Amino acid sequence: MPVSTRSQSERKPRSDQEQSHANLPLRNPHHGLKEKMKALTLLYEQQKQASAALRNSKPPDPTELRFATHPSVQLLGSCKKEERESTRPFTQVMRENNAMHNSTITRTYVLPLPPPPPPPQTQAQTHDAKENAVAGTDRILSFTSLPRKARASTTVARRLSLGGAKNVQETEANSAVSEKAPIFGSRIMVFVRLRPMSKKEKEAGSRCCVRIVNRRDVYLTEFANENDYLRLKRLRGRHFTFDASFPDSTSQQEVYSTSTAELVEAVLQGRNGSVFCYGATGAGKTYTMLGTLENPGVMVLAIKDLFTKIRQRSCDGNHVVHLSYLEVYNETVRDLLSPGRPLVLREDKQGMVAAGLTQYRAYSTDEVMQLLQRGNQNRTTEPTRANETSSRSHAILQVVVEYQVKDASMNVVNRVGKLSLIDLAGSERALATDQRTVRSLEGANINRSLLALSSCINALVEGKKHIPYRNSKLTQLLKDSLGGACNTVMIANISPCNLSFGETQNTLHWADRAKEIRTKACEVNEEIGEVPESETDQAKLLLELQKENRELRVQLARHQQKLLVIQAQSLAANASPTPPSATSLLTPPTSAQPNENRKSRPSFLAGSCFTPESKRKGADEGVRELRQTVKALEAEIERMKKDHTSQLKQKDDIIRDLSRKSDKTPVMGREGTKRVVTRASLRPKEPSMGELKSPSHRFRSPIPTAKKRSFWDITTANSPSVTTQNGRKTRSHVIREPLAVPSMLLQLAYPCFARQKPERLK
Ligand SMILES: Nc1ncnc2c1ncn2[C@@H]1O[C@H](COP(=O)(O)OP(=O)(O)OP(=O)(O)O)[C@@H](O)[C@H]1O
Repeated sequence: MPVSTRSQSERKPRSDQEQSHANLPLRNPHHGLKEKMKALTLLYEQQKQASAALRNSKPPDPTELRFATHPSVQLLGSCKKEERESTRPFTQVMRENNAMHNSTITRTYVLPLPPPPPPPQTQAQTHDAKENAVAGTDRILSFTSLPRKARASTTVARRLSLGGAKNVQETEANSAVSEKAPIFGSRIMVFVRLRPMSKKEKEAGSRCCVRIVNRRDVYLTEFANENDYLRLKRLRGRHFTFDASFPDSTSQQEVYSTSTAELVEAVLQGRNGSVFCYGATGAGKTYTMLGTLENPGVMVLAIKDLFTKIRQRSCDGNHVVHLSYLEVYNETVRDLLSPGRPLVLREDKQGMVAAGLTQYRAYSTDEVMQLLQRGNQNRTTEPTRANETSSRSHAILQVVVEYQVKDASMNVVNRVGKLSLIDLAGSERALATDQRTVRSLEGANINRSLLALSSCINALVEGKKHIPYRNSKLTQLLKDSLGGACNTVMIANISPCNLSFGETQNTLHWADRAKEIRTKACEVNEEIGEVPESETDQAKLLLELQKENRELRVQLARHQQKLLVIQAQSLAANASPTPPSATSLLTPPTSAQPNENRKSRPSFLAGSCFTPESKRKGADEGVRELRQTVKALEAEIERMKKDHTSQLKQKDDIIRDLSRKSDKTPVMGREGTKRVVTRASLRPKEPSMGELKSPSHRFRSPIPTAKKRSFWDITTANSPSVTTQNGRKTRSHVIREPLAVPSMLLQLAYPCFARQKPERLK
């Protein structure tokens, strides 16, 4: 029985008949299997082609986009270059591959299409279009990373990004949103700023991995070494959309006006606002916040703007601007304006506060600049491998503005707004900075606090009840900005360098997440200056009058002292033919030192005008001068007396009116009981009048129970403290004995008290 072996079956049939037999499927089981495989492969290929054709004819389905990283995803119409690349003959690709060095390879990415520009293209759009065109050159991707088979046979397009599909949808949704003005107050506004490539990076041959399109979309491209096969397979780029994105050429002013100007306006309306810069070390946070002398940053521009606007709006020209500046370094809070011991954080009604933090009152922008400069000198900055002026701490500048405006109905409105400007330290890798040094400890602390910040962002986005603010000092201080009633702006700073791809991606990821944080409705901190209640108004008036009285008394005492001196001088001049120097009366005698300068400036108080030759003459002149001065001063005092008398009268009337209004109860002025003393009651009785005309019999303390000081409390030094009916101790004009020694003011105002004047005044 012939035995069919494999070798036999594989042998070529000798005749046509034999051949036809050999082609029969069931003749040999091995042959059958092979043919089945062939048929299946053919079917598979056909189906693949058919499905590809079907997809080409259909608009992209969002569900498909979710699997966009799969190689079978169709090419996007935008990527003509990609198509050209893929249809290039295999030999050409091979040539390219052979020409490749070990260096970073150029790859083409298929990026989600930016939204089509409206028909009439603006200049900016034309510019963006150019940007896109340039971007295309960066997108050329050789297929060395892909299996050869796939390269030769199929057109492979890699849809970028993990969330590429989501982002495409978002782009469209956001484009509609960002056409409108940013909506401050409902969520955190997120902006991205790309810094220019540094000289060092250029010299190292770094490539730009970020592209900003339409001032909003950020495209991130990953470059990899061609030998890194594992990585090459996983290569992906990403696309993000923010409220605005600033390319490297954007000026500081532009960044300020787009991101922060509106927030400053809200602060002036009495709302709280926060701006913070976030990003990797060396990404440009401090540059954005502080800037340089030539290009001042957001902090400086915001403060300038604040001062300019307050001055324009403040109805009475008065405003109060308080400033504090602190840093969080290695999890300790320090005052940058007056450095000392670490500060303790405490939560009170106003939110989280650093106990003992210095609040400086600033009157002008220049002053704020000086304070800022001083604060920055105290801030911890150290050179690291990544950044020569790396900030090793998070810095928070807080400005509290208080001023008055008039609203539409001409009410005076008090407005208080708080602006927090925060420059965070940069997240960093230990290798990127320094290892095993103090810097690495700082870096660890910085990273820890930034990690805490990201946990808070996550919890806020997910709407969790517990937000872990207490995990770090930074998050405790940012509590109001992140989850409170505050308008918040985040500026994410990124580097264009491909070596910082990881950090940039990380920054963009968190910035993207922060976009979703909803903030609480921001209340306006304002108080309408109501017309005060008559009582409070009266009390205020009383206090003012009392203050004025005190000042007048001081003035008067000064004049009296002067008068005394002059009188003494004139007496001395009359008594002696050689009058002593007037200064000797005023100043203790000193060793005689002939001083040229003094001699050249004779004055009536400086006795240097008396010389031996002209003693007599000089003495006469001196006496004459002194008399004249005495006369002038006496006239002035007389005038002041009159003024004071009339003022006191007026005040008396006011006080009387006030007390009459506030006191409706009958007078308690029975004989033998406490007697109410008013200034009028101290006046000599006029014989014709018999009874006192003064309303002393009606007059009581304006508000007996209120803790107010009357005019008399001040003028009479011995005005006693009296316990009133409700038990509160007040100073009142109610005394048991008549005044023994009337005040100086009374003596001057009323000549009847002249007898009580000291002898020398007579
Ligand atoms: N937009 C920009 N234009 C010009 N130069 C910039 C810009 N952004 C940053 N730079 C420069 O880049 C360097 C690093 O910037 P900066 O110190 O602001 O980084 P940083 O993010 O604050 O870093 P760190 O977190 O380490 O403090 C600086 O020399 C700065 O002048």
